[in-house]
Parts: sequence; C-alpha cells; structure tokens
Amino acid sequence: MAHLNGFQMANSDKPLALNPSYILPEHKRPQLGLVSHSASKIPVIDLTGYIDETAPAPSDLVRQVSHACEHYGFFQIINHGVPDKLCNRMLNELTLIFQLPRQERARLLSGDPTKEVRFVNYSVPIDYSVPIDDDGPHDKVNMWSECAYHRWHPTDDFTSQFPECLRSYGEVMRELCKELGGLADRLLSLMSQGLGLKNDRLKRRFEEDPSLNAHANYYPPCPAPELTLGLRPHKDPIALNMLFQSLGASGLQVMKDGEWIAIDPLPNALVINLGDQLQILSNGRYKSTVHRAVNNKDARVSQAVFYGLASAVTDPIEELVGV
Ligand SMILES: O=C(O)CCC(=O)C(=O)O
Ligand SMILES: [Fe+2]
Repeated sequence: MAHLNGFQMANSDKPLALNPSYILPEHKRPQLGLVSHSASKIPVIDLTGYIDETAPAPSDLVRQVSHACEHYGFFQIINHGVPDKLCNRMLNELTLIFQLPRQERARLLSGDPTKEVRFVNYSVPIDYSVPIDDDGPHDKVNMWSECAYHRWHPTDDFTSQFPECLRSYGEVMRELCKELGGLADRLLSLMSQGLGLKNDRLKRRFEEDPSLNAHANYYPPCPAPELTLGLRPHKDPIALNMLFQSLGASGLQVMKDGEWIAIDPLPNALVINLGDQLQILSNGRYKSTVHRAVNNKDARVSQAVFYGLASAVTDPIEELVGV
C-alpha cells in the first residue's frame, strides 16, 4: 500500500507525527520481536462447497469450526463465497476515504454513538464508556489509528445516510453486505451445529434483537511501530466479526497461551472472530479472545463487520444450560 506521508488525523491541522501522546509506557509496548508469525498457529478453514446453511454441513467442517471457536476464538476462512473482486474493491474504497481532505472527515467526527455514520480517533472524547476488556491504565495514550463507524445490513439501504464523500465507498459496501448476510448465516449455522443445536438456532436468536455495525479502520504509516499501538488489546463485545485486512502489512495479533500470534493477511481470506456475546450464548464453550492491532511503516486498513445482539445483557442459549 502506498505510503501516505503527511496523513492528518481528522481533527488536526498538522501532519501526524510521533508526539508523546502516541508513545506507550515501556511495559505496554508491543514487543514486536516476541510475536509469533507462524502461519500454522491459527486455523485456516476451507469452506469450498458449503453453500446451503439449511442443510447439514460435512461433519469434518463442523468439527474444524467448532475446534477453532473453542480453542482460539479466531480463524481464517478461504473459498468463503464472497467474491474476491468485491472484497478488494471495498478495501480500495476504504483506503480512499482516509485520503479525503481531513476537513471532510472532520465534519463527520463524533464521539456520539447514536450517530449512524461517524469518524472517530483517540483524541476525540467518547461520551459513553466502551465495554472493553482493557489491561490497564494506558487510556491517556492515543492509539495510532482512525476509524469510520457505520451500520450495515444485507438488504436495507444503510447508505442512504451517507454523505456525498462516502458515496463510492457506500456503494461497494452495500453490494458486499448482501454477500456478508449470507456468509454470516453460513457461519452461524456451522457454529450452531458445532454446539449440537439446530442449524438455524443462533441465526434465529440474532434476528430477535440484531445489531449490525462496521468499523473501517485506518492505521497510518508509523515511524515507530515498536512504541505505539493501532488498537489496544481488547475483546470484541459483540458476537461475530467478519474481518477484512489489506495485504502487505501485518497488524492483527491474537493472544494465545500467553503469546501474541500475528494473523498475517492471506490472499482472499477473511478473518472470523468471536466476541463476548457468542461466548455467553454458547455457555462458555466458544471463546472471545484478546487481540490488538500493531502499526507498520506502511499504512494498513481493515474492515470489521460485526453482527450480534443489540442488548448489552444476554443469556446462554437455553438448550446449552445444564448439559
Ligand atoms: O485491524 C484489525 O485487524 C483489528 C480490528 C479490530 O480488532 C476491531 O475493529 O475491533
Ligand atoms: Fe476487535
């Protein structure tokens, strides 16, 4: 990805620079030399031929998904049925929205979570408390990233609220999200089957009270990846994340058995991870896992498409209680 020298955060009239507000205290730094880049450490699951979520899936596929959900909370999928061209077009359009003049992004900058479309970065005060599993008081340090939040939906035109400057990004997202609705159904069916439930059990539960949000993340080129973080260690509070990442820069890292493992981008793969809601719905069988994003000398983008329940409080699926 091209170097964007001179990137400006939406609310700053100066090019982004490594000032003390981005530098982590020593014990919070990412220690990149200790991170494992072994591709085999996080499962890669091939979904070839799995098209109809209403039919029973091959038992080996169900086993692979269930094993990944129980032991990692993260896996990558290939041959997932979402056209690769569309995924790449979306990542290109996403990159372009962070090349918009910063004044255009500034108009959409807001810490108000009720706004349907908004940009955020860590120097904008948030007027609500985000339920994240944080590992300590480094709140004063800004993360080296900016994000565009918006709703998504497989069939509604969620882009009708988008301003003109997001039109082209919105068009490709709308097309992509039609596909992601189907992918989410297939994944939830595999997970339901892995839990010994009816294929449509999780899907039906989500449909009672759905929440659909997308986070388009931009990590600007960083002169000192060792001293900064793009996203602090956290678990996703919602149920399911379908995550796209740009090729060429590795940034996503997952905590497993006390070690950070990089999920280096794989061509045409999507990263799937579970959040706290699926851990609860599965009565603790499936795992929500701590992860973070680190920076690179080059820019990196990712698109996190979250699906889950709107309510902050949820119970395990009834059939899984007391078994
Ligand atoms: O950029 C990434 O790969 C991670 C994004 C993420 O964890 C999030 O948006 O919650
Ligand atoms: Fe996350």
